[in-house]
Amino acid sequence: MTWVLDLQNVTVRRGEKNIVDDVSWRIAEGERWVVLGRNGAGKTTILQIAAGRLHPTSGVAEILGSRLGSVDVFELRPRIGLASAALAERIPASERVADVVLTASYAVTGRWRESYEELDEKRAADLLEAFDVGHLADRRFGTLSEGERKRVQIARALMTDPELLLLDEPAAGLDLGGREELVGALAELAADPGSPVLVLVTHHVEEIPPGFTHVMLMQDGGVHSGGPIAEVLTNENLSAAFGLPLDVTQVGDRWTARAAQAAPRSGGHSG
Ligand SMILES: Nc1ncnc2c1ncn2[C@@H]1O[C@H](COP(=O)(O)OP(=O)(O)OP(=O)(O)O)[C@@H](O)[C@H]1O
Repeated sequence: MTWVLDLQNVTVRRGEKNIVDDVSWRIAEGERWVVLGRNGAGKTTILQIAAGRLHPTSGVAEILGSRLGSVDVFELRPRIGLASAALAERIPASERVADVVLTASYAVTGRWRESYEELDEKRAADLLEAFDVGHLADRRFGTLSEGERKRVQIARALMTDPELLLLDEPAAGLDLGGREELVGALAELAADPGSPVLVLVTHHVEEIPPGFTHVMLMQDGGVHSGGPIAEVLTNENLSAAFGLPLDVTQVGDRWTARAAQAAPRSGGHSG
């Protein structure tokens, strides 16, 4: 079987510390993964490896059938969509929103640019529409709200028609309405069989969109547990990964978690 992502015993060492520690993780075609874990657990670092932007110190990383280290990453990267705060910071505030999306295709279309320009423009416009930001196409990126920016970034990440889409905390900084709209848009993406394999990094189970199938819980650079969401997202696993007693509940097709309530003391006052 060819895996979309196949990490075997991947470690990333920085100074004296393994910031990613012996991670093995396989993703198959059609799956939609959530990566959960507390601050500093190693989520962004593992996503950088999955994006072909960081090489592990040891271990083997195979992405879309190619082994990192023996593949031209400049051919691999356009097959992977990535949206992250670090990438967003590099987008000039003065860039026109339509161009933010459109320019993602330059790396792939290369010398065919002129003949494909119209098609590219149509695709960029369609993607902006799909994420309800089509009306902002002529605005400057720097003038958008945080929620609007997040949606433009996802449209950009989809521009190259990637086989793997990696979203690093797409709901960070959004208000409740913005988060719910984004969760809805990601649920639609998850439900579409034509969508790429999806990986979503988040801190909050409330941000898991319906239709996501698997979860990996990270703890101290390693994998605490991983697999189908309903199997892995238990009080025990989530409490261990976040380091405090948590109650996790499935409400319809969404999840919620909060600190576990102390059990009422048995007995009572007598007399
Ligand atoms: N270049 C580096 N040198 C040293 N330590 C690093 C480096 N990059 C990351 N780290 C550390 O590695 C750990 C994992 O970082 P990473 O950003 O992957 O975590 P994360 O789970 O995404 O965290 P957060 O939820 O806070 O975004 C953190 O403790 C971070 O400080």
